[in-house]
Amino acid sequence: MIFVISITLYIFTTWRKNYQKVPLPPGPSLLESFKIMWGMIKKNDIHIVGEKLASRFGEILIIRFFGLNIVLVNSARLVRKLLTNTKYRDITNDRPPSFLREHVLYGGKDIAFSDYNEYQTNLRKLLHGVVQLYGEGVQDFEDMVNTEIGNLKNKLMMVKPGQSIDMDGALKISITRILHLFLTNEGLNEEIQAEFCSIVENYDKQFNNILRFDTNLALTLLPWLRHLPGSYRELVRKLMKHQNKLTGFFLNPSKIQKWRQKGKSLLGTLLAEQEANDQFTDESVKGVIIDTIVAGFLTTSGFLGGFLLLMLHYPDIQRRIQEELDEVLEGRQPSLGDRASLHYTNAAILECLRYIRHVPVSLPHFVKEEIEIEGYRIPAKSTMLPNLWYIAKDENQWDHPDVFNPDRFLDEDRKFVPVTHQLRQQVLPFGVGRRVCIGESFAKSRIFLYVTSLLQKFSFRPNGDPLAPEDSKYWKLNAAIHPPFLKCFIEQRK
Ligand code: HEM
Repeated sequence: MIFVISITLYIFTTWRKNYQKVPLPPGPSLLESFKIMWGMIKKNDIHIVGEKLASRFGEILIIRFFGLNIVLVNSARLVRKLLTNTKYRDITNDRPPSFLREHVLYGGKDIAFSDYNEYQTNLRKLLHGVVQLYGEGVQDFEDMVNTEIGNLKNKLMMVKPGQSIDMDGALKISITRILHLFLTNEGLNEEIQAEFCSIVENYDKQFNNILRFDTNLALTLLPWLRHLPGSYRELVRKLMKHQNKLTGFFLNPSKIQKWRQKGKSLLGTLLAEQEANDQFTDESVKGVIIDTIVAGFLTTSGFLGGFLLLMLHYPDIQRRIQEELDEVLEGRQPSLGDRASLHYTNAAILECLRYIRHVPVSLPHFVKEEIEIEGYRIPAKSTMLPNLWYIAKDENQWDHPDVFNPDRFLDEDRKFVPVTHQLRQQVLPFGVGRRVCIGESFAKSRIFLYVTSLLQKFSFRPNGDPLAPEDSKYWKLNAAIHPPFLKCFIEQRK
């Protein structure tokens, strides 16, 4: 009885509040929203649900669930407008309150989960300097990445013909090593590598558990669950244990001294700045380590794994990339300077980002005040999700969106279309505006060096077992989407 009265009161007050105002965006009824939320809690599949709803309701829609408003924005045009237009951007670039931010990331001392404020912009600016330096082909860094790729190639050369290799595992180790380099400007020796890789892998696993839709929602709404005996307490305990191991790996007193003296790396820059600026606390440094590992590990390993899986599914595309590499590079090692000449390779990389949609609904944005946009009202305190999953395959924008076709990004002269081209404006894999991915240029340069170096030297072939499906809707949704397995044969090219 109390339940029925509460529901009736809730519906009545919501209706009263909305009466005579500009309408809310379209969306499922309250009852259907309840069913949808329940489904997402069980299946952790917000991207799949979001796709169905976007086809039904159009460019913008709202799901309402007991005072929680989730607004899905389903076109690149509207995402850009809401996140970058001066009328909206001061209101739409915070993050919604979450358990993760309050209780795991030190109250938002990192970059990704902090609100957009002076602290966040200062931290972003500081890191941006370092990341740009890495991303834009500074020779030292490029040399270091190439050394790591060289290590990977040496390992792959040991694989015997007819022997199957787990490329996913090999890529993960290689990327973990690069992240260490990125944070410290120092390579990992073989002894410590195993320890560091297992710390990263364990942390990543726990972080993904807590990011699940059901867990995140339950702990955000009822944070005291972490104190009650049961699965939530166990989950949080494990996460914090592995988090302390991860941050402790970098931040013991002797290492802090070393990174500080080395200056140039991400940690070195942060630690040096910390001495001059008391805005940056120990939690800021820990937050940045966590962001870098979480954001840099799964996204890039997911991309490279996905790319190689597509090469297994599409041998002709693999061959065309290799022909271009042979023609342009004439056997020498690829460098970032070759990006401008490798048109088909660039097109294939961008098409992979579009096709797989690695971060399906971006990171959530918080609409802190009520706004009106194109005849609709987005209520204050809504969670806004840029629906990158739907946008990348929207049938109204793409010809045959379900076909993996790098040629769509080439002009009639077989040149990679410029970034201002209407089609490239439709792909937003790194987000847009003030919260755009800070690792974008770093990720792109690393991806380029991996793809070109590996395909120049090796061909990747199915090993006779069924391949993982190429359609990423069948892959597991973690912090980023990742192919389920990637075992294959490799052949050295002459
Ligand atoms: C293929 C690789 C990657 C993809 C597809 C990707 C995608 C994204 C997306 C969609 C966002 C959310 C943007 C928004 O909130 O609107 C984001 C944020 C972020 N990414 Fe990436 N990312 C990648 C690699 C990286 C790497 C390598 C790093 C770090 C080294 C990184 C660090 C971050 C950080 C710190 C944020 C939060 C920025 C903020 O909230 O201000 N990402 N990324």
